[in-house]
This record gives sequence, C-alpha cells and structure tokens, in this order.
Amino acid sequence: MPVARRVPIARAIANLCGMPTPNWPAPVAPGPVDATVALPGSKSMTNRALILAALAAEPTRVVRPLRSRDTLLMTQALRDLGVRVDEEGDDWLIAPGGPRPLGSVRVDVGLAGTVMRFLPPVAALVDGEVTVDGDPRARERPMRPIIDALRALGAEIDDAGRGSLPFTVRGRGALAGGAVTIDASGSSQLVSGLLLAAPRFAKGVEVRHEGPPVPSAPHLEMTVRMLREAGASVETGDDVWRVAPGPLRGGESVIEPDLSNAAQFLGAALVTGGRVTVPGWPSDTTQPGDALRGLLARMGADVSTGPEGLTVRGPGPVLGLDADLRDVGELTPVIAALAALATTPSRLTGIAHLRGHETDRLAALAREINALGGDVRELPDGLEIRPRPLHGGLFRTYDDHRMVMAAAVLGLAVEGVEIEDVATVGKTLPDFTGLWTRMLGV
Ligand SMILES: O=C(O)C1=C[C@@H](OP(=O)(O)O)[C@@H](O)[C@H](O)C1
Ligand SMILES: C=C(OP(=O)(O)O)C(=O)O
Repeated sequence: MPVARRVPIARAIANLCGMPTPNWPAPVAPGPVDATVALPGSKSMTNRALILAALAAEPTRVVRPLRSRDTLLMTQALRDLGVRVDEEGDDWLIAPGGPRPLGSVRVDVGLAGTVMRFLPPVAALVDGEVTVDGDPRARERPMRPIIDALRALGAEIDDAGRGSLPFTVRGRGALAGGAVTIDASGSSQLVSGLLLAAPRFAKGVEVRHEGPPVPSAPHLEMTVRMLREAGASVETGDDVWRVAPGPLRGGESVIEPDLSNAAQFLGAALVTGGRVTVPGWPSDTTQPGDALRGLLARMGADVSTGPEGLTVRGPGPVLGLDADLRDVGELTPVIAALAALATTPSRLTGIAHLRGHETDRLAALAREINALGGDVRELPDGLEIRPRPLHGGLFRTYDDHRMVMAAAVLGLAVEGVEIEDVATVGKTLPDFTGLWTRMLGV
C-alpha cells in the first residue's frame, strides 16, 4: 500500500482506540511536482491587524485572516479582554471600544510569540487584572525586556521576579507611556509589541534598542507600515522608533498569503526538479518570506513572477547556501532541510535568536537531521551543513510547526522519514498535510 494511504487509516484506528496520533510518514515525491498551491493568510499580519483593530476607534474588517492556533489564541485573548470579534464568512469583524473594564481574567498565549509579546501592552490598558500564561516552553521564551519596559512606561506587573511568563498585569485603564530603552536582540517582537499599542498610551512611546542587533527587520517594517496604515504617526531612526498618541482608524485590513509558509512548497519544486506556483504573491510586501525569491535562486532555483503568482522551478541540483539569515530567521528550518539535500555545503549565520523560538531550533535541526545520517554542526549563531546521503527514521518536532515543514522537505527525497506529532503544524498551517499531499498528487 502506498505510504500516504496508510496514514488516515492508522490515524482513524488510533483515534477510535484513544491512542496517541501515530507519526506521519512523510511522502516521498513520486516525481517532479507540478502544482499551484494557494496559501492561507499571514500569521504576522493577522495578529497585528487584530491588535490594531482592538484598539481602533472604528469597526474593522480583517479580510481573509489566517485561522490557526496562533491567531485563534489571539482572537480568544482579545475576547477575554472584552473585545468583540465576530465571524463573517471568511472575515473577522472587530468592534471598537475594547478592551473593557474587567475583574480578573487569565489569558492563554499558547506558544505564540506574537500573542505573548503583543497582548501584554494591551492588557496594561485594561482596567482590571490580566494573568498571562502559555505552554511550558512559552515560559522559557524571552520576555524580560518587555516586562521591564512596560513597568518603565507605567504598568504594574507581578511576575514574582521571574522575568518570564506567567505574570499578572494590574491595569488601571490607561498607561502613561514615554521613552524606554530595551535590549531586543532576543526578538523583534519585543519592540513590535510596544509599538502596536502605543497610539493608546497617553504620551505614545519612544523605544530605543541597545545591544546586539535586533533580528527580523522586515517584521519591524511590517509593524511600522501597519501602524501607519491604521492612521498612527510613526518615526523611525537607527534602532529607535517613536509612535505618537492618537486614534487608530478601522476599515478594512486585507491579509496577504503567508509567504514564510510558502518556503516548503517552493522548496519542493527545487528538490524534485518540478514547478510550484504560489498565487497572490504581493508585489510590495514587508513579509520576510519575500526573501525566498533570492534565497531559492541562490540555491539553484529558477524564480519568476507573473499574473499567476510566484513560480519556482528546479532545473538542476540543489546548491548549498552561505547566508546571514538574521532578517528572515523563521525561514531557517526549511532552508536547512534544503541545504541537507544540496550538492555543496552551507553555512547559515546571524540566527542565535532561534534558540529562543518554539524550541532551540539550531540544536533541534542539528540533532534531527544528524539522526537521519546528516552532517550538521551547530555554530554559536547558526548551522554548518555538509551534504551526506540520508536515511529514514523518526524526525522529532518539539512542538515546532517549522520542524514539521523541514521534515516534510527531507521526506520528499528520503524514504522512511516519520514525522512526530504532525498536528503541531497547526500553529500556523492547520491544513499542511492536505496541501502537501495534494501538491504531490499522492
Ligand atoms: O513579529 C512577528 O510577527 C514575528 C517576528 C519574528 O520573531 P523574532 O524576531 O523573535 O524571530 C518571527 O520569527 C516570528 O515568526 C514572527
Ligand atoms: C518563530 C516563530 O513564531 P513565533 O511567532 O511564535 O515567534 C515562527 O513562526 O517561526
């Protein structure tokens, strides 16, 4: 029986017996892929749009948002703060006027960086007590700089001295705001979170970064652009961002397809010598996934854009890559998987902050690719990957959606790759296995 057919039957039996979901056998590509893959909305844009809408003075329609664990956690968290979020067809409608006065509530951020960093500044505007917590791993992700910054801006936060989740924000219905200096080298989201809520701080905010470089520059541009589109006045300089106080507009916030989630599908074209088109690729975007055009071209792909979208073809061997991925860190797991299948070595640097992501991604990628026979060496801020023939085996995923995506890319070319807890991919792409098997025609 073909590998892909076994999966639903095994899962159905396991579900019926109350057993844990079995590992997912990653399908080997039956030949060069030839597919068009329409992708759901961007996680990063959806969660920014929701925060801005919650703080706006007018109703907002978020058009074609992503529905996944991270964005559903955000809608629930905002509802917990008294914000009204309604479904209308594919869209979400957010009513103005929130957050509202509360007694005390608990908010679950799961493992979502965007929720754990974007929500607390909104909680500081609430008249009430908001306890913020998440998955066990969420308690290890960097939070201290934003807790300290919110305190410096006037918030009362009880974190029992931990500097991490869980903590309680005791809001008084308003926040003074003002100037603050933070070290955001651990995550750009620490800056984005402060900026997104700042139009509602009495004095707005000036955030200055001091420390090693801030990662994920495009995500900061996304924050600034979406704030400006919502009517905020934002000034930027070298490692400094200023947001003036003022009302936010509502209206329509149209969510682009998630370009970071295109990585594995476009990568499949390269690995199999086929063709994949992603429709609706924006011509002007702040999404870091847009960098895939250049990165995949350097790895040997033929990349073109047209009215049908972005098309990647794999005309020859996969080439290794020497690249600083600091700006586009979330692309690393899939790029590392492609590098493990390449014909020449790769060196990926500038990504020390990935050790604070869903899991320590540098350690996890090295361990799991090496468990399949690979040759990956951890650097303090990256990975060195030398191609070696791989074999099948279990690929553990550590609650990390992008580890699932990386494993699926390896499985295209390596017989017998079993992906642990494939459902964890639902953090940003719940229909991943459906999209993947349809792309492959298996
Ligand atoms: O602001 C955002 O939407 C994001 C910023 C980045 O975080 P880091 O700067 O912590 O890498 C990125 O990795 C994450 O997936 C989404
Ligand atoms: C790092 C990521 O997520 P988060 O928003 O939880 O930081 C990611 O999606 O790769």
